[in-house]
Amino acid sequence: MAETLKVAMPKGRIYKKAANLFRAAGLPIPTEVDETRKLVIELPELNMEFILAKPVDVPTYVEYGAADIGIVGKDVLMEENRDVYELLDLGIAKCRMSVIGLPNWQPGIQQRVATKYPNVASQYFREQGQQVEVIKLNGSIELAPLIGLADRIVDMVETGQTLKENGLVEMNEIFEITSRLIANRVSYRMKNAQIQSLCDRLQQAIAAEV
Ligand SMILES: Nc1ncnc2c1ncn2[C@@H]1O[C@H](COP(=O)(O)OP(=O)(O)OP(=O)(O)O)[C@@H](O)[C@H]1O
Ligand SMILES: O=P(O)(O)OC[C@H]1O[C@H](OP(=O)(O)OP(=O)(O)O)[C@H](O)[C@@H]1O
Repeated sequence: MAETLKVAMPKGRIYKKAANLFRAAGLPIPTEVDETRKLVIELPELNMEFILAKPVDVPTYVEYGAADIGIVGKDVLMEENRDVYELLDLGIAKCRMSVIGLPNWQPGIQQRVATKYPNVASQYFREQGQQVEVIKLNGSIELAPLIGLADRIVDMVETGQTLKENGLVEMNEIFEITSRLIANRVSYRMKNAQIQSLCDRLQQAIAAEV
């Protein structure tokens, strides 16, 4: 009997899409799991254990081996830069990371950029040769240019509704975001057959959906 596979699942936006992808891959996650407040869910019939984590913490659990594998947005992977394997693009929870500003934005002498992703933003502006001060915020990022905290922001855009309702414009796309399957480096070797078989099943489910 193979060992239990510990899977760090992100709570929130990605969870339902990820759980449905597992179901499409022939792994029947009980629907009760979608609603539960429990944080560790044993799934003995699948030989798995789900750890329901805050999305930004998923790469940390996986890097330290508290989870063997995990599901996380490319945005978080780029920001956290953890030592994990990225195994598969799941194609779910699609959006993009962009530079956003007011329509009349002009480059000033002192430029400030607000974001939840300070590492991503700093690297981007460094590569562009632009000197900016990066200010870390934790949410409602679109507020910053509206009330004069920053000139521009780096944030996620999906439908564009938030930008539209706040009179902001997307100036440059930095990269596309989808959710990824990641693995702990040691687990990938020790539980290779299990992880590989899961990857194959997920890949088939992704291909069937396109
Ligand atoms: N419109 C979107 N806005 C933000 N994230 C999105 C969007 N669409 C898909 N995503 C993906 O979902 C992830 C965010 O999920 P969620 O909003 O549940 O987490 P969170 O930002 O940590 O939430 P919170 O801090 O509010 O609990 C992102 O990392 C990204 O990969
Ligand atoms: O293009 P849209 O479809 O409007 O989606 C993008 C918005 O969604 C996210 O915010 P979220 O709802 O996670 O709230 P937060 O800003 O408090 O993190 C993101 O930070 C944008 O504000």
